Formats: sequence, structure tokens, C-alpha cells
Amino acid sequence: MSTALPSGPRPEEQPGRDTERAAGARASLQLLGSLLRPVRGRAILLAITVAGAQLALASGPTLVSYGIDSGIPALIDGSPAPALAAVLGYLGIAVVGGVLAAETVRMAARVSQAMLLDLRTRLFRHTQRLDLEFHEGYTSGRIISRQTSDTEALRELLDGGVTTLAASGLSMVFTATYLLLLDWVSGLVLLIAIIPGAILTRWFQLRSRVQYTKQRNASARVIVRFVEAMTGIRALQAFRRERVESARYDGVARDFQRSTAESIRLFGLLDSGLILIGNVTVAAVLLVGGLRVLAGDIEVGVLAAAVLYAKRFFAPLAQIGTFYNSFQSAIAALDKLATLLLEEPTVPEPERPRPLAHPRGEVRFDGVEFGYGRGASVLPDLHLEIPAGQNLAMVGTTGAGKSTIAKLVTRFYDARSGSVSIDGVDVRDLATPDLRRAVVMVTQEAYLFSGSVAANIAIGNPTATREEVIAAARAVGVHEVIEQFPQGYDTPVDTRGVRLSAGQRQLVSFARAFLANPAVLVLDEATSSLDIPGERIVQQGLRTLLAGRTSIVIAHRLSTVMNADRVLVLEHGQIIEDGTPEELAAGTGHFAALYAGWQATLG
Ligand SMILES: Nc1ncnc2c1ncn2[C@@H]1O[C@H](COP(=O)(O)OP(=O)(O)OP(=O)(O)O)[C@@H](O)[C@H]1O
Repeated sequence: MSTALPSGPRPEEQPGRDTERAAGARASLQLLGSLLRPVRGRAILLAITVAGAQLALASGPTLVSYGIDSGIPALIDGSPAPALAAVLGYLGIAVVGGVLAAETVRMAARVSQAMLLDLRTRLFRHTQRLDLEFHEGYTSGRIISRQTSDTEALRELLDGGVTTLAASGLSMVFTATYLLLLDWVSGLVLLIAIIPGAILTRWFQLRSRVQYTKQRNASARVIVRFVEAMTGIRALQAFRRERVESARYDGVARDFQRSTAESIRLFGLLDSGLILIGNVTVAAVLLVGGLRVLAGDIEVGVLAAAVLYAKRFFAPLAQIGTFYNSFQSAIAALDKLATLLLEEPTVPEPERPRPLAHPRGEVRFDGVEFGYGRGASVLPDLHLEIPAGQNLAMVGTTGAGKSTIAKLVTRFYDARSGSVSIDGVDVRDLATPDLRRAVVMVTQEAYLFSGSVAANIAIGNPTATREEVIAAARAVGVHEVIEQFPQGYDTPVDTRGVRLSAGQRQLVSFARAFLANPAVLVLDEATSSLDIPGERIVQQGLRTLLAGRTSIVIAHRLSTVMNADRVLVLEHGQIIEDGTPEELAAGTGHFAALYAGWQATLG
């Protein structure tokens, strides 16, 4: 499994062509739309609540002006009702605004969490469905960031960002509107002040976009250095590279520190700039309003309200600026997620699958030509017939195409031309469950999922009873080993339970395959050298597993090869020798030389 994280801008982040961008934006919008659809009722209610809260809060200064201009004179005249109405009104909108604002947070969290849950499960199901070609090309580091940092970026935006942005925008619109209605001259002063505010915000956006990219890249480099050093810790310590690696890590960590400090400085400039513009606007409104009060054009209460409006107008701009980066990264994340969700498996399900109820296990390659992606041919023209029940061992130099043949039988990939068939049925015409029942692949890594040993074996056949699981373990010779674990078959195989040795893992994966009981077994034999008793047990288990079924084994051990019914020697995707092990060993070809070499090492 590759854990390499890309350094620098990832290919998907590099500027694409306009059409691709437009397609990406369309895909993003479609994804957002499809996530919103199930929660649209709640989202509309949320929008109404946000608008209601802002409308209520923005009416505060108007009530103040009413209180000053109408309430106080009436109070002096002995009528307290208008002043009381103003005070109670103000209290009322404070309560309504507060309640609605709190409700906004609660509702936004519910809407966003529902959308994110939907997105997360969709992502998991989708990436799980995608074929090996996709997974071999898409590094695990990237797939992890889709599920983590990208969904997190979206969460930040959906949880609070969108509502804050909407609330800020609405607050500015309502504030300006109220002021224009109350006194259009003061409103005009406010609108003029928008110009420097907008220029400053735009400047900040441009600078911060550059700075933010720098910061993200610097942060990615810190992670890459860390992951590389930790995954290569054995080599690092063995070759005493600690000092060199520390120096390299210090370098990237310092870069990250510098770019973060620069980002904070930019925020500081935006904030103080906006405060300055806000205060100058307040002074201008006060000056213009004061003169108008003196001239008798407006009342003092209106001036007070105008000053309050001017003060509250610029506050949300800083928030919009702060959210700009989150907004940017959420858009980028959405684009990447939408692109991933549009990936289609390159091995499609057949439209009209042909049944294969009782496979015998005859495998045929007819004129198969295959290469990865658009790359050169790995298998130029393969013809191969494996009768049902034959044990076939494949040997050959590295890169000869052995694993590729295995991946075509299991239909992890499709041939470019020609056909691969089982019992005369093209694998492309088999429904996935039929194919997976007929062909099982056991890989070198013998992957164990977290859970008990029994659960790991039962993956071969989820409907198997405990007796059947034990019988499978017995058959491949791992029963006694499992019995010795603290909780026997119920022992967890993760950090809470036992750590299985390489040989034990192989045996558990043999038991799993035995339980699956496929007609065709494809096996990439592990290269790991076991101690001799371990080796013998594994060999015995292997023999039981292979007995009575067709098997294609990428063989690394002489004993496996010599036990096979037939051996293929491959070179550059071509079969250069084909025969029984004895025949080939007695001949003068590649296998004979390989056999002689093996014999020599055995001493
Ligand atoms: N996912 C892939 N994408 C592109 N090329 C690949 C991929 N997997 C294998 N290849 C190429 O296909 C050729 C055959 O590889 P394959 O893994 O089938 O060889 P192999 O005989 O199994 O080798 P080994 O014994 O080293 O595992 C090699 O040239 C390899 O570089």
C-alpha cells in the first residue's frame, strides 16, 4: 500500500482547461444539489431563520431613534407609552434575534451533518465499488484525504460558513436599507464607504489566495516528510539518517511556520483596515448628520441610529474575509469529491449476465492482448488452456506478466482484445457474485480485517457455521495454532488481540479460501522465508487448499513448483516453456537452469 502523499500542487489542483473546469463546476453543483435534495425542507427553513434573525437585529437602531425622537419627548409630556414601547420593542428584537441566531446554529448543524453523512457513505460505497485499475492509480494518500481533509473542508463551510456568509451579507444589506429608509443622506455616506471597504477586501482575497496555497503546500510538505520518515523508519535508523532527516524536517516545518505567520499578518491587516474604514465612516456619518441636525433636517434620534448603523455595517466584512479561504478550499474539495464520485469502474457489470451455477474450473485465454491504461502491451497475444482441476505454477523473471495473468482471471482488469473464459463463459458475461464464487484470489499480503480469527476465516463464506470454519482451519493445518490463542477462534487479530506471524496469516487466508471453495484458485505465493517447520506446515496447508480444484499459482518456492501438474515459464508476457515440472527440469531450457540453481542453494 502506498502512503506517499504528493508534494507540491497535486495534478488535480493544477489549472485545467476551461471545458474541464466548467465540467468540474457542473459536477460540483450537481453533487451539492443531490446532497441538498433530501434536506431541502430543512434548508429552506434555515434560510428563513437566518433572514429573520438578521431582519430583527437590524431593526434595533431604528427603534433607538424612535425612542429618542418620540419616546423621550412624550415621556417629558407625561406619556410613558412610546418610550416603554421602544424599550420593550428593543428587548423583544434582542430576544427574537438571539433565539433565531441560536436556532440557526442548531439547524445548520443538522442540515450539514445529514449532508455529510450522506456524502461520507456515498464516498465509501463508491470507492469500494471502483476497480483495481482505479485503486492502483489513485494513491492511498489521496483517497484518505478525500475522506478526511476534503470532507472536513466541506464540513467547516456547511456547519457554520454558509450561514455566517449569508448572515453577514444579509446584515449588510438590511443595515444599508434601514439607514437609507431612515435618512437617505447618511445612507449615501455609508454606500460611499463601501468602495474602500470593497477594495481592501478584494486586495485581501487576492493576496490571501496566493498565501493560502503557499500555506497548504507547506503543510503538505510537512506531512510528506513526516510520513516518509516514519514509514521508512527502519531504513532511516539502520543507515543513521536521523540528523539529515531532522534537518530536512526542520526546514519544511520552518517554511510552514513562516507561511502561517504571513497569513495571520494578512488577516491582521484586513481587520485593522476594516476597523479604520468603519471608524472613519462613523465619523463621516456623525459629521454629516450633526450638521443636518443643526440645520434642522433630521432629529437627534435619527443621527444616533445612523451612527449605530454605520458601526454595525462593516463588522461582517471581516467575517466574510475570514471565511474566504475556507470557502475556497471547500469549493476545491467539492470539485475533487465530485470528480471522484463520477469515476466509473472500467470493468462494467454485464447487462445480460450468463449463469454459472456449478463451475468446473476450466480456464481459457484466447488471443488475449493486454496492457495497463494506455501503456504498452504487457501480454501481447496469450493463448492458454487450463483444464478443470489442473494445478498450474507460473514462474518467470520479474515483470514477466504473472500477476497480470492472475488479475485477468479474477477480472480485476479486462483484456483489450481476445477473451478470458471460465467453463466457456467469457468472464465479462459473468455477474460479479458468480465470478467471485467461481474464482478466488489469495494474495501475498494475506490481509486480515480487524475482528476475530473466526470472522476472518468466515469472510470466505459468510453463511458458514462455526463447525465449517473450524473444519476449514483443520484442513489447512491452522486449527492447533488458533486453539492456542488466548480466546481461541474468538481472539481478535488487531492490536487488542494477537499479532499473527507471516506464516499464520497465510494459513488463515488459506482457511478463508478453503471455506470459499472456489472452482478456480489464484494464488500469489508469498516470498517471505519462513522457518523450516513453519514452511512445512504452510506447504501442507497449500497442498490441501489446491487439491481437487483448478489453481494458478505464482510460485516462488521450488516445492510448490515441483508439486504442480504443470509449469509455465513466462518472459515478456509470453509463454516460453510449458510442461510438467519433471519434463522441464530434465530439459535444457530456462526452467532447467532455474531448477539447477534451486537445487544448488538447497546444497
Ligand atoms: N498497475 C499497473 N500499472 C501499470 N503497469 C503495471 C501495473 N502492474 C504491472 N505493470 C507492468 O506490467 C508488467 C508485468 O507486471 P506483473 O506484475 O504482471 O509482473 P510479474 O511477472 O508478476 O512480476 P513480479 O514477479 O515482479 O511480481 C511490468 O512491466 C509492470 O511494470
